[in-house]
Amino acid sequence: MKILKFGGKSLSFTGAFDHVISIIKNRAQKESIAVVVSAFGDTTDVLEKILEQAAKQENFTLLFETFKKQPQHKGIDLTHEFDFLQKIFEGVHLLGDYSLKIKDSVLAQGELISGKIVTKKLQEQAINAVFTDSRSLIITDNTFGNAQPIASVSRQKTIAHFSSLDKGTTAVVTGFIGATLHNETTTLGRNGSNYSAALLANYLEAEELQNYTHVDGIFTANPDWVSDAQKIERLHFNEANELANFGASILHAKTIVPLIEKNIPLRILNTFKPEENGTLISSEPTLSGIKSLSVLADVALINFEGRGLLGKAGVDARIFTALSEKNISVSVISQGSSERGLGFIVEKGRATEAVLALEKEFETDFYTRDVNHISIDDEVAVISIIGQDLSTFHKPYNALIQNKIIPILFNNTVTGRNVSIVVKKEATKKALNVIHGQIFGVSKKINLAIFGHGSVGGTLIDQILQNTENIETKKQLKLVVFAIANSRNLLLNEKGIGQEWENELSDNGKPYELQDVIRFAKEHHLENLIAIDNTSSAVFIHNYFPLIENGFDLISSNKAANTNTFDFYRQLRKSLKKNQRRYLYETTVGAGLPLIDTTRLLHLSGENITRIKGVFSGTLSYLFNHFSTEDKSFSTVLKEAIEKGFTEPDPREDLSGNDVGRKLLILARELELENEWEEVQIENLIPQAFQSIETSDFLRNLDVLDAHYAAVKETLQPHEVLRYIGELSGDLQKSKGILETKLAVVSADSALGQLKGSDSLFEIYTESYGDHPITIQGAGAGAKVTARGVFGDVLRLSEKQ
Ligand SMILES: NC(=O)C1=CN([C@@H]2O[C@H](COP(=O)(O)OP(=O)(O)OC[C@H]3O[C@@H](n4cnc5c(N)ncnc54)[C@H](OP(=O)(O)O)[C@@H]3O)[C@@H](O)[C@H]2O)C=CC1
Ligand SMILES: N[C@@H](CC=O)C(=O)O
Repeated sequence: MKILKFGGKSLSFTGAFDHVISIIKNRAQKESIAVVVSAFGDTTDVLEKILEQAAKQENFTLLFETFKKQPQHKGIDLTHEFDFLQKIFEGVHLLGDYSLKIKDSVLAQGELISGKIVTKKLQEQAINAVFTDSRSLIITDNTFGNAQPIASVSRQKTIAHFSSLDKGTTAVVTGFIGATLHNETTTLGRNGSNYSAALLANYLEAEELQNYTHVDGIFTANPDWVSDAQKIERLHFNEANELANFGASILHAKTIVPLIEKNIPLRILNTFKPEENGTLISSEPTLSGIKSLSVLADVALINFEGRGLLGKAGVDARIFTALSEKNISVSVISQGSSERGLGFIVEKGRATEAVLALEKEFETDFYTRDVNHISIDDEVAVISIIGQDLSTFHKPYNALIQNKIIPILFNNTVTGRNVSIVVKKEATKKALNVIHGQIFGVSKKINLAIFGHGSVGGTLIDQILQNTENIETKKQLKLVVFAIANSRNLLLNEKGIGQEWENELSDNGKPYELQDVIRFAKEHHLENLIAIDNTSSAVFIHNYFPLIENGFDLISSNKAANTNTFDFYRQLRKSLKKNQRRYLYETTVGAGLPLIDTTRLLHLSGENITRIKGVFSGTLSYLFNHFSTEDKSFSTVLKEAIEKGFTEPDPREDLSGNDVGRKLLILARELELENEWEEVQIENLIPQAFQSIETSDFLRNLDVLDAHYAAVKETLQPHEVLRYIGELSGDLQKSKGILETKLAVVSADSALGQLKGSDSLFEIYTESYGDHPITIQGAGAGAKVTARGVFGDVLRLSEKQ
C-alpha cells in the first residue's frame, strides 16, 4: 500500500480539489492506496481567527457565515460540523476565553470537513472511498496543541481499521488530528498532517509515502530566492533530517522519524505536475556532496556576555537548564574558548522569554558584574549548507566575504555534514545566492554597472551582450549588465539590460545620483558587483569611494583617477585595501596592450626597471606616421584619427601631450614612484594661441595647425620622420622619476620610425634585459581594442570574485 498525503495548498481552490480527485481516482484504480488530507487553503487560520473573535466577545457571525459559504462546502452535508462550531463559538463568546482543548476541537473541523469533501467527490466518481476520522486511529496523550501519539494503541487501532476495509476501498483519512484515550480531540502540532501520514505509513508498513505539495520537490535552495535553484532527485534520510531541522518547510524532523524506523521512502511531489518524479527521500546512499541550502528566518540571536565567568564551571549548564525549563530550544550555538561570550539562536517569538529566563538565572551574577550583557538581535537568519563539511567551507565563506557579507557566527555538525551560518536578515537573499552560485557550480552571476557608454563604453556593452552566452558556457560566468549610465540618465534592470539598451536608455533612463545605483544593488541583493568607469571625467572618480565602500570592484578606462594627486591615489588604494576590493585599469596605458600587467609583474618580481620609452599615443602615432610620409595636411590626418575613434573625447588631450603624460604617470606610479602630475614635462603640440579656446571652436578650425606642422616637416632630412615620444627615466629606485614627453625626429629605419597605423610601441628597459628592452607593440587606441581590454579586466575580476 502507498500513502498519499495532500497538503492544504493542494486543496486550496475548487479546481485544485478536482485535480486532487483525479490523481486519487487514477491511482486508486491501479493500486492500493490510503489518502491523508489536510484542511484546505487557510481554513485552520480562519477557524482560529473566528475563535479569537469569539474569545474577545466580538461579533464572529459574519466571518463564520462567510466560512460556511465557501464554494468547496457546496453540496456536502456539513451540518454536524457547522452546528458543533456554532455551539463552541457561542460558548467561547459567552465565557470570553477558551482552552487549548477547545482550540483543538475547533481546528480539527478543518480536516474533518476536508476529508468529507474529498470522500464525497471520490464517491461521485465511482471510487469506493470511505471517510476515516483519524481520531479513531491516532490515540495520543493529552498535550493539546502538540499531542504525542501512543504508538502501541494507535498502531493496533490503525491496523484493525484497515483490515476491516473491503479490498479496493480507499480510506480518506483526516490528517493533523487524534484523540486521547478518553476520546477528547487533540492535534499533532506543526506539520501535523505530514506526521499523521508518516504514522499511518509506519503502522501499515506502507511501500512509500507520497506527499503531494504545491512544489516540484526539494530544491538546492528556495527557488523564490535563488532563481538558479535546481530540483534534487534523491536525498538520504539523514540529509532530509538536517534539512528539516534547518528550515525546509515541506519537511519536518518528526515526520521523518517514523519513516526511518520502517525504512519507508518519502516522495515529495507536485499536485499540479503529478507525472513528475519529485524528490525521493530514502535510506539509499546518494552521491556525497552538498545537497541544499536552507534558511531559518524566524529566529533571534541571543548574545550572552559574562566577562567574570571566565573559567567558571557549569555556566553553560545553567544557561541551557534555564532555557529548557521554559521549553525553549536552541538551534545554533557558538562559544569562544574564553567562555566570556555565548551566542545562540532561538525561535524569534521566544527570544524575550529566553532573555528573561537567563536574567533570572544569572540575577546575582549581574550584581557581581560577572554577567554584563544579555541581548537579542532578531534581525538575523540562519543559512544551513546541508552536506557541507569544513574541508571546503572556505569556498562559500570566501565568496561571502568577497561580497561584504560577514557571518555573525557559524557552526558545524561534528559527525554529520552541515554548516550553519548566521547572517544579518537583510543579507539573507544575497548570501543565499552567493553561496549557491559558489557551491552548485552553476554560473556565477557577475553584476555590472557601466558608467559612460560613448565610443568605448558603448562598444563594451555590445561586446558583453554579444558574448554573454559564450562566456556562460565556457567560463560559467553569467555577466549581467544591471546599470548603464551617462552623465545625465540611468537605466536599471536587475535581470540584465538587453540588446536594445540604447533605445531603452533614451526612453526610460532617469536622472540619477550614484546612490540610486548603490541602493538598487542592495535592494535587489545583487552579488559580485563591478562598476566600470568609461567616462573621461575627473569628477566621476570621486564616486569610486562610495562604490568601493558598498562592495563594488572597479574597472576603468578613464585615466583620471590614477593621475590625480598622489594623495588621492594613495587614499584610493587605502580604501580598496580596507574594503577588500580590487581595481583594474589595464586599458589606461596602451589601450588593449598588456602594459600595466607586464610592468606591475616585473616590478613585483623584483626586476629593476630602468627606463620605459616609446610612442604612447595611438592618436599621435597615427598622426605622425601618416603626416611624416604622406602628402596630406596635418589637419586632414588629425581628422582621420578623430573619425577612427583614436582620440580622447576632447582631442586636445592628445595634441597637448597630456594623454601621453598621463600614461607615463600611471606607469611611474605602478613602479611606486610618487610623482605628481605637475612634475611631468610635456611638450604641447597645440600652438599657444589655440590652447585655451572652446573645444568646438578648436575642432572647427583644425587647419590653423597646418602651416606650423608643414614648416616642421620641411626641416626633416630624407629618412627622417616625426614621432611623439614619452620617456620615464631617472633613478627609478628613488621616490620620483623623470617623466618627459616630446616631439622627436627619428630615423625612418629605427623601431620607432617603422611604426605603422595607430600602433603604440613601448620599450621596457630592465637590469636583466640590458640593452635589449622588452617591447610591446600594437594598436594603442581605438574603441574596439580598448573595449576588448576592459572586457578582459571584467573577466579577470569575475574569475577571482
Ligand atoms: N578611445 C581610445 O582609444 C581609448 C580611450 N580610453 C578612455 O576611455 C574613456 C572613454 O572614452 P570615449 O568612449 O572615447 O569617450 P566618449 O566621450 O565617447 O564617452 C564618454 C561617456 O562618458 C559619459 N560621462 C561623462 N561624464 C560622466 C559622468 N560624470 N557620469 C557618468 N557618465 C559620464 C558620457 O556621457 P554624456 O554623453 O552624458 O556626457 C559618455 O557616455 C576615456 O577616459 C578615454 O581616455 C582609454 C584607452 C583608449
Ligand atoms: N587617445 C588615446 C587613447 C588611448 O588611451 C591615444 O590615442 O592613445
